[in-house]
Amino acid sequence: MNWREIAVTVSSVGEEAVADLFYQLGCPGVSVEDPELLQSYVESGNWDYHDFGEIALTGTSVVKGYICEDHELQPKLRQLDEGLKELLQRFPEWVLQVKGLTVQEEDWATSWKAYFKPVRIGRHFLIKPSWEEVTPLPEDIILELDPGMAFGTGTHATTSLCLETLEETVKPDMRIFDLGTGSGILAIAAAKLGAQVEAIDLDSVAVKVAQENVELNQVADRISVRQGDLGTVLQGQADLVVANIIADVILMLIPDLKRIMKEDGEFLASGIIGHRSSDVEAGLGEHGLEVLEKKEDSGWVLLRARWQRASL
Ligand SMILES: C[S@@+](CC[C@H](N)C(=O)[O-])C[C@H]1O[C@@H](n2cnc3c(N)ncnc32)[C@H](O)[C@@H]1O
Repeated sequence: MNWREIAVTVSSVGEEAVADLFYQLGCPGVSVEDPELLQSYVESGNWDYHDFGEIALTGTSVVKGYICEDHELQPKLRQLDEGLKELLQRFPEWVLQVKGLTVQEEDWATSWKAYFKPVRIGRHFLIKPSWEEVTPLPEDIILELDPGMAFGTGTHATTSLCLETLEETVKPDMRIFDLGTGSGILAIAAAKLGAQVEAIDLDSVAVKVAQENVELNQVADRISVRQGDLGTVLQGQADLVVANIIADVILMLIPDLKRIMKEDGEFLASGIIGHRSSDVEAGLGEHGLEVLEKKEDSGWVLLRARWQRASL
């Protein structure tokens, strides 16, 4: 399969906004080649990154996203183009340059690896790319990942908000549904906290990658991974449903929660871009859910909700 690699060179202050445009298009594995970020890794002294050599601090970053060259390519390119134009109108001072290139799957699946580094999230999670060596602390919970073509390295705010919240809410033997599992990162985190997880993704590539990561982390006895559309393939009810997908898809999922979430269950909805949070909050309210907690990071929102007591 061929992919279109779109490389956007942008003033470093704009790298997140551009990465978010790719994210909204559903691009897996968005990479940000940010010289300052790499420099900070080196300076932190935690990891041995001398192979990056001298790093130039140029004030610009290259954000790369990958779009499958299928019938959706042209509409997605138009959407990206509109998003970039809108950003330039708001921030005319930004440097912005776009290059497109067709790449083979095998080439890009490895090209971004140089920028996926070990990272700590929450109190205990240590994300370890499968090709990196780490020296863990005794209290670390290691999540070993090769995200390949699937979304979910932990570094995107929508994922790290989920990881932090899972750490606070998961109890041993809880039943959890992870909808839109991507690389399987959230399912693996929940399993390592003692839960039993059913992980679902619409995309067959994500299902394959998630299954490989489940085996890499030796949690196959705690996680089943299946292909499916949101909750449609699930039987029974979960103590916790987590979905890190965009606002519109979360709105489609909410009516199905009555069937798949226990009366005392909780719903973690992430992947919500800030200005759509009120839509999702309204959707939750209309279906008898109340928001217990709202967390924000880098313009993204996570909502934690449960059934309103009166609606039970
Ligand atoms: C943003 S990624 C989240 C990956 C991972 N859970 C994380 O937190 O990093 C969203 C995932 O949802 C999947 N997805 C999108 N729509 C879906 C649907 N209707 N049903 C199931 N999965 C869906 C995508 O294929 C993608 O893997």
